[in-house]
Amino acid sequence: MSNALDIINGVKTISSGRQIINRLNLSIPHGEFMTILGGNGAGKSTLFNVISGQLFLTSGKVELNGEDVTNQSEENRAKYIARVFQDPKLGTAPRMTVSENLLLAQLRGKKRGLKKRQLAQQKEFFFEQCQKIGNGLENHLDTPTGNLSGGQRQALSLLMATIQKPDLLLLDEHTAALDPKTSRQLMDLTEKTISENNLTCLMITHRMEDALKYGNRLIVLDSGQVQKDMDETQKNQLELADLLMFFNL
Ligand SMILES: Nc1ncnc2c1ncn2[C@@H]1O[C@H](COP(=O)(O)OP(=O)(O)OP(=O)(O)O)[C@@H](O)[C@H]1O
Repeated sequence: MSNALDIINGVKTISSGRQIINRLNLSIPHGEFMTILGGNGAGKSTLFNVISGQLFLTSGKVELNGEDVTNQSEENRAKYIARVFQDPKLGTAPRMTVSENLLLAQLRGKKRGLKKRQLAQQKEFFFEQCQKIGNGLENHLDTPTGNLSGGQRQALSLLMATIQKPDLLLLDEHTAALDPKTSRQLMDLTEKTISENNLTCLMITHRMEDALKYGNRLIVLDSGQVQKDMDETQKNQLELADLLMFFNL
């Protein structure tokens, strides 16, 4: 069986000649939940941009489910990939209501417009999905998302990203803008969503505790390369102090 993702000899060179992705090789089997650490400018977001098609490699290959998508557009790859960003404003359309955003997410990749009738049909399902989150989102189905708290918006973004069960879920520091308690709640929800749906997930984080606690693989990126790659056993033996040492903190 093919992997969910393969990057083979990936290189991204910018106009100055610097390689921001530098002969990077990475294979992600289906069902893996990998956390990604790395200092500022290590290439973490660039890696996600290369996977999602927002940036094209200068050389090398990107394969999703064994299919070569190196030259495929971001729109094409959106069939397979869902991404949640750090900024709560990026994941949702602010003037649209929670239900309308959820319906849009449900229709992603399908050529159908938003219809009032569909919205009415799906309301109960959306209510149940939001209720599972446990932050009161179900009482805001008709609220424009711009009026939600950051935590509610990020939980909604996660729900929108996973409502169609993507082949690959990319979490780009999705808890970074939240207070510690809300961040913990969103991480619990994230873990539950991933395990219940057996999703394949890559999660960038600056919180070392989260990189250790969640997932079954951990990589450290530096200068556009994978510097450390630890499987579940190696990861479980790691202590926070070991990680701090990698970063000379
Ligand atoms: N489109 C681009 N054009 C030119 N340089 C870029 C581009 N995208 C990223 N870079 C550069 O590539 C390097 C890696 O950036 P990237 O945003 O991937 O780092 P990061 O690991 O996500 O950092 P942070 O933790 O600060 O978000 C940086 O030096 C950045 O300035």
